[in-house]
Formats: sequence, C-alpha cells, structure tokens
Amino acid sequence: MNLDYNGKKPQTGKNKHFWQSLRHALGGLWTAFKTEANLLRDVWFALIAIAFGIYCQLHYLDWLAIIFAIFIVFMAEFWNTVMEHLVDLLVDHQYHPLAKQIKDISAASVLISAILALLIGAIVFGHAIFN
Ligand SMILES: Nc1ncnc2c1ncn2[C@@H]1O[C@H](COP(=O)(O)OP(=O)(O)OP(=O)(O)O)[C@@H](O)[C@H]1O
Repeated sequence: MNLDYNGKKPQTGKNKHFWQSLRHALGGLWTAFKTEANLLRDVWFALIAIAFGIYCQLHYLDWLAIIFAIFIVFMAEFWNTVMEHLVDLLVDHQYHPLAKQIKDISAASVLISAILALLIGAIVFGHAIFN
C-alpha cells in the first residue's frame, strides 16, 4: 500500500466536502505554477496588460475583454499541462504517434488562445491609444 509523507494512506477517492475540494484545487494551482515555466511567462504578460490597462484607463467593457483573454490563455495552458501529464502517464515517455498528435493538438489550443489574446489586446489597446 502506498503511504503519503505523513505515513497515512493517500486519498484516491472523492472529496468529502467543499473545503477539501478547494484545498486540492489550490494545491493544483500551486503545483502548476511551480512546475510550468510557461505559466510564469503568462503571469508576466497578464501583469503587463493589467498595468497598461490601468495606465490607459480602460472602459469596463474593455476590462471584460482583457480579463477574458487572460483567463482563456491560463485555461488553455492548464489543460495543455493536464494532457501532457496524462500522455506521459499512459505511454511512460515512450514514443507513440498518437501521443505526439495529442500533445501537438493540445499545444495548438494554447497557440489559438494566445492568438485570441493578442487580437483582443491589439483591438482594446489600439482603440485606447488611437482615440
Ligand atoms: N511520448 C511521446 N510520443 C511522441 N511524441 C512526443 C512524446 N512526448 C513528446 N512528444 C513530442 O514532443 C513535443 C513536446 O513535448 P511536451 O509537450 O511534453 O513538452 P513541453 O516542452 O512541455 O511542450 P510545451 O512547450 O507545449 O509545454 C510534443 O508536442 C510532441 O510533438
């Protein structure tokens, strides 16, 4: 039987209450930021966009678009990370053409989210600068 760091049987079943779910979700957030360098880069882009938005005194609808763009990129990065881990777990780092397809398509979803964020940023900040 596997034991965790405290010598207890690790949890593999469902969470028993909301706080336990929240604790695990926050743990997942921490693990993702600790292990994925791409996420830290995205945090910097998000902070720059927010700082520039404050400087430009954006309209609240523009803020909605910027917040949407930021969260879409983070969601895509998180799901890409999940896909990478799942594939590695399944094929144990052995080459498989389907593993390549899954990882490449998953990476493409991050690319698409980044293009969306760039378009939103260009429209919102372009409008703020030239008007
Ligand atoms: N088991 C595998 N079988 C086939 N191809 C693989 C496998 N693992 C990785 N690859 C190829 O290597 C690429 C990079 O792998 P992976 O996504 O794990 O690295 P990464 O550096 O974390 O990627 P990202 O920059 O998207 O975060 C994949 O897109 C895929 O083309």
